[in-house]
Amino acid sequence: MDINSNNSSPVLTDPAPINLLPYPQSGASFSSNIPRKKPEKLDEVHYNGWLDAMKSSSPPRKKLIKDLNFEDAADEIEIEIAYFSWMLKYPSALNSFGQITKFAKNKKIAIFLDYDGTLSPIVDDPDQALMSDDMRSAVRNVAKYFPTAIITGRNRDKVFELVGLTELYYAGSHGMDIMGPVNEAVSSNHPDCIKSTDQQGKEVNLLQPARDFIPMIDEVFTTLVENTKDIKGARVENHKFCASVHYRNVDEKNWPIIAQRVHDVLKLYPRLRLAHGRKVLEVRPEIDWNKGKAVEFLLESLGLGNSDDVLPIYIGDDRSDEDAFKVLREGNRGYGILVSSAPKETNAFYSLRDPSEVMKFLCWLVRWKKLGEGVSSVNKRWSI
Ligand SMILES: O=P(O)(O)OC[C@H]1O[C@H](O[C@H]2O[C@H](CO)[C@@H](O)[C@H](O)[C@H]2O)[C@H](O)[C@@H](O)[C@@H]1O
Repeated sequence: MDINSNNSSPVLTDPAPINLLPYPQSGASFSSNIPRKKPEKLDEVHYNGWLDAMKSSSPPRKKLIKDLNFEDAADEIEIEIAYFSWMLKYPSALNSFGQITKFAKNKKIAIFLDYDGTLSPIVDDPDQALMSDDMRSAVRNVAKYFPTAIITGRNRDKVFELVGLTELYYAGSHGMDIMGPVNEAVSSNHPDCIKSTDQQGKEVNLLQPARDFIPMIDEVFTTLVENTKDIKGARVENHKFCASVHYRNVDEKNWPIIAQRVHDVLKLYPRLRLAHGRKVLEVRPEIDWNKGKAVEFLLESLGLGNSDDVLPIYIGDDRSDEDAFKVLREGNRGYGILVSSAPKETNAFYSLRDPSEVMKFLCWLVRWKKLGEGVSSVNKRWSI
């Protein structure tokens, strides 16, 4: 069965980010008097498709499979059949390891990793999304052999705290806050790029294309906290260049309310837009920047831009990672690997089921490099 073959495909896709630009361009900016409580007009969020998007975001695996018309997919066998059909299109990066390394032979590999759902499992409390020590050591090892960067939706300092490895590069706020290697040519090309120092006092390049939005995001964050404080389970995070409103722990009957509250705030800020993440509404600046552009910027900074002998590999699980997958696929430049235990439409080339498979893949890359690239033949058996 080709589950992606036509428009009536039952494959559940994450909804496209909803652009709020059509709203009036006038309205509040930095210090508006945002009404604290407004009567809820729930129709508006229904109309905009927000609720559908919220419902289809990060559903339990069983529900995803049921939506694939496996009505009685009560047992694991049927769930696995659906997953395996999908893997015909997005093969496992572990099963395809021989092919990947064959292509990588004599190329410089650069590794890009998302954090939540890729290096750490998805959990209810964002503060408890911890990386295991084994994963940390796998990432540390990979960074010994290949330039490695974390590109996350989280605040950059926060993700550095969670990962704790000084040998990596970090990009927070969906790539809007990048700390990369010093590269004079790159900084002179990017007006938003400045010289700075990292936590260890080392010189770095800092790119913050949404710098002007910091006060606005701060203001919106405060308003969102205030406006959602009566919704049990709601949680708002400030990532400096964007803000996240979590509803994973909110009773589904209150989702229209949380959606409406975010919608009402956004209406007052035409320079901000909404994106959907995994049970999270992300409020971001309306600028032409995303994780894909962050990958391009980092490659350039590393001296690996526009080169045939470079193979970037990006591993991620979220809708925002699709921008990076797309950049790699469209330019035929490298491999996107989607982390998902259920079928999803994606721009990635390969798939991995969960963070434990991500760890295995990273360990295999290190082993392959250590053994010498001569073992990259597809005939070599990489055992799972
Ligand atoms: O780009 P990422 O590194 O994947 O970050 C995206 C968001 O990740 C976090 O939220 C997600 O993970 C949480 C912990 O497992 C989970 O509770 C939540 O439902 C997920 O959406 C983070 O808290 C967000 O701020 C990031 O934007």
